[in-house]
Amino acid sequence: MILETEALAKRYRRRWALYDCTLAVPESAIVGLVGPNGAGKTTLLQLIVGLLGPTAGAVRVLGGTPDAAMRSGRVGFVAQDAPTYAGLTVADHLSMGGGLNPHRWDAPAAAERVDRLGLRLRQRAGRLSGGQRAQLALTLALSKRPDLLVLDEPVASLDPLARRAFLDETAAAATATGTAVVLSTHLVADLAHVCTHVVVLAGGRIRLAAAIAELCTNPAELERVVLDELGRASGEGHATR
Ligand SMILES: Nc1ncnc2c1ncn2[C@@H]1O[C@H](COP(=O)(O)OP(=O)(O)OP(=O)(O)O)[C@@H](O)[C@H]1O
Repeated sequence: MILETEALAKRYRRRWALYDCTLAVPESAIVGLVGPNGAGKTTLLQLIVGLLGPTAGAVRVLGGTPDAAMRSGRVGFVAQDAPTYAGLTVADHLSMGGGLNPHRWDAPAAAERVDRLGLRLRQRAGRLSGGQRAQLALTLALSKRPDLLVLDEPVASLDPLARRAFLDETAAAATATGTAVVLSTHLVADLAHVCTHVVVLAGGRIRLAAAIAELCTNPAELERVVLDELGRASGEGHATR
């Protein structure tokens, strides 16, 4: 397994943001994480990449701790706000990506991607639009050729065509290199388009975790299953803790 969590839990002061989360993500899987605002999606993703430590339970990434996996350079992560360095140019970001990941960095792919997206190499990141900054951060994560790609709402700021194109690229990376992907999204249509697995999280608990092929046969059915589950969770007022 590329990623495993077991009874993973996180508490902020007295409030549990994530509870009893057990998941297994195999090679090439594209896992879509959906849930209402405050469901615990970012918390789970940050536990996976070691930005947070668990209150209880365990997480194993590429057979080791999240810290070790991150240090190995085999994990690509793009946080919700797609952080970039405002004062550095697009070219600076690419050379930094190459410098930090000398053994895995795919320089031609990175250059081709920024060119295709129309990002100018001499443009400072601080002058890019929100969607362009997200594309730059996604380029850095993809060009590391990671074994695991963790994306917190990666397509939220992209226009519809760019969103579809990015999801297709992600799926191609999963197929070509076995990269496993865990991405959070509010767009159920994106799940149907690209994901192999769905995880519905509400009130810090997993409400549903399944291979999409075993759950339904078409996008409309998937949307109904996910929305029904979210509706049930909302009706229960998340009063499960
Ligand atoms: N640093 C923190 N300190 C205290 N509580 C926090 C902290 N970060 C998150 N929380 C709380 O934990 C819960 C889960 O938050 P999280 O950001 O993981 O949700 P989310 O599913 O990513 O939400 P969204 O879809 O709005 O981004 C929320 O109730 C939130 O208020």
